[in-house]
Formats: sequence, C-alpha cells, structure tokens
Amino acid sequence: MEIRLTNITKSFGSKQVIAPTTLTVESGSFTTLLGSSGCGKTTLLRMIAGLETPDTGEIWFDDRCIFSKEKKIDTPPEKRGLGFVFQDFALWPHMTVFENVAFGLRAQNRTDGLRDKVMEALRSVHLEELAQRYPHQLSGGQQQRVAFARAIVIEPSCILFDEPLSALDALLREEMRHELKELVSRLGFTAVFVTHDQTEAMSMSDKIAVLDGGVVQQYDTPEEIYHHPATRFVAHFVGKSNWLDATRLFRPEAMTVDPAPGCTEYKLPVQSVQYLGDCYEVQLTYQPDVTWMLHCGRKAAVGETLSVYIDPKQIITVEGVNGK
Ligand SMILES: Nc1ncnc2c1ncn2[C@@H]1O[C@H](COP(=O)(O)OP(=O)(O)OP(=O)(O)O)[C@@H](O)[C@H]1O
Repeated sequence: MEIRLTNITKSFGSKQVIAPTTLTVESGSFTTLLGSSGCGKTTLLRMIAGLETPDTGEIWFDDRCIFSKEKKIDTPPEKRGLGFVFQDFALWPHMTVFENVAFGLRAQNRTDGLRDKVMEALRSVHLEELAQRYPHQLSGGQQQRVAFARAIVIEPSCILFDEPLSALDALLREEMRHELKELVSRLGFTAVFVTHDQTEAMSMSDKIAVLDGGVVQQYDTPEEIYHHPATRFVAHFVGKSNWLDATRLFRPEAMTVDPAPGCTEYKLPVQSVQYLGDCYEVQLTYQPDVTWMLHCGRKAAVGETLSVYIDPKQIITVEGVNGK
C-alpha cells in the first residue's frame, strides 16, 4: 500500500514539531524516518497511525483519503488497517504468546479461523513451539518476534515500527535487524520504521527520510544519502564526514596512507587511535578545531605525522541550506 502525506504539519502549543511535510512511501517499500531525539519522527508515525491529528494537510493510503483537515476526514486508528510494533513490545504479561497474538483478532471480533491464523503468524516468526509460554519466559529477541506476529496477524496493509530494536542488546539488535528486514520483505509488507540509529536505517531501508527539527532534510535511498547528502546536517548525521571547508567533505574511505596517482597529499598529526578489530580508526588534526577520521591497516602512534591522500573523485559538495 502506498502512503502519501501532503503538506502535513503539527504543533504542540506554540512549538511546531512537524514543518510542512510531503512524502510518499512506496507500496512494498521499507521506509525509515531517521533523526535524533525530539526531531519529530514519532509524531509523524503517530499521525500516519491516527494516534495524533495533523494541523493541516492530507494523508492518503493508495486512493483512499484517510485524513484531510479541509474535507473533515479523519479515519480512526482501528479502521486504518495498520500493524504497530513498539519499542517496549507492549506484550500483555498475563497472557500466553498465543493469546497475545490472538488479541488483535479478538478485539476486531475476527474469531473465524483464529487458531490457524495465530499459529500461521507464529510459524512465520518461528515461534509456534512457544505458543503456550508467557512473555517473561522468552528472550528479548523472542518477545520482539511475538510483537511482530501480533502486528501481522490482523493482515495489515502496512506495519509501523517505533524503535522496535532499541530495547535489545547490541548483538541481538544486529541479528534482529536482518531478521525483521527479511520477514517484512518475504511477507511483502509496506513498512515505516522509526529509529535514531543511522546504521539500522542504512542497513534496513529502501528509502530514508532524514529529519531535523521537524523538517525532512532529505528523502532518498541509503546510497544517495551517504554519497550525496543534501545538507550539512545529513552529511554529519549519516556516516562519518571529514570536512575540507564549509561545503566540501569526504568519507574516511576516500583517504589512504598510500600515495595514489592524482591524489592530494596532506601531512597531519595523529590525535588519537582506536582499534576496531578489522582496522585502526585514526583521528588526524586537520585544523585546530577540525579532525579527520582515517581507517588504517597499521597502528599509528599518537603525535606521529602521517602522509594521507584524498581521492578528489570522492569529494562531496553539499549545497543544502538547512545545514548546521
Ligand atoms: N503530546 C505532546 N505534547 C507536547 N509535546 C509533544 C507531544 N508529543 C511530542 N511532543 C514534542 O514534540 C517533539 C517531537 O517529539 P517526537 O516524539 O516526535 O520526537 P522523536 O524524534 O520521535 O524523539 P524520540 O526519539 O526521543 O522519541 C518533542 O519536542 C516532544 O517533546
């Protein structure tokens, strides 16, 4: 299902938290709203869900208008046909896995074939064996899968995820990233995913909307956002950026310690070194208040001067006016 927002705005009191926003989430795509805390991503998601009312604009699901201030249309959340997965999973502690998943169907009085539907949803997340357990008897990853099964059992046309992985530890989080993405694409859902984690956004999404201060700074594929950031904010927020001046930057992989023909050489002192396992992350002092990040195969010493080379083809110029 395609989701179209046109000129959506939202204020709380005198504070505008969503500036006029127009955005299309393509049918079957995995779209992420990415930004730091307070940038408005949850508010945007809640407006799609019908849990928050926009001040202006329209929301369309395919050719169905589900919200329009002007036309006085405001479809209630339960009639929007969406699945929701929250950060804290929001499972009922006193209900078994089976009953947690069945809850949405019972709430909608859809009890025909309920057992089969619930077991099918549990099967798709590989939890059919644990149907009679209670949430506290499950690991974090398993609870996350129950939350996902509960969202898909009602056969939604889209699933909304609000930071669904942030309660998990780092290893499990990475594992679940792959699993969720695989499940969503295998089952063919349109997904809107909220996160403040750029790695999560980059690795899972077909498209990312980068938000800052309620403004969508860029809406594009992860590759475009990384290689062609539209504003200084996007360049800062996504990936590591080494700044040459106010508008030009390059990513760490554009810089090497080996001379390469045609590359510009800089001799810079090493400020700090961190071991990452597959390489050393070296911070070089470019200017008194500007450092560059280099990924280097050998361990450099703090204070040592390194000759580094920048591939001019990999220098990015940002033109955006909404930068910081
Ligand atoms: N019901 C509300 N009443 C007043 N202000 C609100 C309300 N909901 C959100 N806000 C404010 O709106 C702004 C955006 O909040 P929102 O939750 O959308 O941000 P976010 O990007 O999802 O942040 P986080 O990652 O911390 O959840 C914040 O300044 C927040 O304090």
